Amino acid sequence: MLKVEGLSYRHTGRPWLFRNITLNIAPGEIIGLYGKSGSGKTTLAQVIANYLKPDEGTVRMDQQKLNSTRPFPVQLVWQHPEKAINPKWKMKKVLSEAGDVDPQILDALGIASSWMTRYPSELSGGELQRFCVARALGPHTHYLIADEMTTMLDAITQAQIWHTILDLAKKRSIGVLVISHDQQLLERLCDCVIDFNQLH
Ligand SMILES: Nc1ncnc2c1ncn2[C@@H]1O[C@H](COP(=O)(O)OP(=O)(O)OP(=O)(O)O)[C@@H](O)[C@H]1O
Repeated sequence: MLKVEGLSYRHTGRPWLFRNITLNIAPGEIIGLYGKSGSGKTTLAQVIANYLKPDEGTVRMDQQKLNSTRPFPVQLVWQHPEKAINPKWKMKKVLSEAGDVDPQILDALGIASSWMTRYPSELSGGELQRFCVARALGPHTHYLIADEMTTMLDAITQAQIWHTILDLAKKRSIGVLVISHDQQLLERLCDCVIDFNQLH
């Protein structure tokens, strides 16, 4: 179980962005999260995935406080893959950050072997996002946070990526937090859907 307890965050010199957030995600559970623009959903995702340090509160997995070991068991994929990938690395090296990604995942995501020797600038946004998803689904991942992950993609690529994630979530009991403004997408994918305002 991933347990977020009493989480609070403020940018330096700014008022509290959110305070005392509590959220539990069980293994294999798919939770949807929506809320108004600027309310702090992305910041919450970054805190849970250990990109930002909370001002108050804890994130625990199976009672253990998470430290910053890599690969981190909670992986975050966001909207803009080009900002999440080192432009100087070929895709094979980008992917190797996750350890040994199961070739079946690469297949399911439609990642062509010929893409491995290309630089990020030689791939489309949708192709890059597939790599970000694959990298986030390495063998050490127990929880995935998808923050507007497929918003920029065409319907077919969206469906392929979500199909792969839901299938894997079931097989490996990966808990998923889906952050989106698309209520229909959330209703379709998730076991339950929560308003960000209800968390605190
Ligand atoms: N480095 C920063 N310093 C100060 N304020 C920031 C910083 N980064 C983000 N913010 C502000 O924090 C607030 C929350 O941003 P965040 O991206 O978490 O919201 P969000 O709920 O994900 O929004 P959206 O739905 O539009 O993506 C916004 O008002 C944003 O302007």
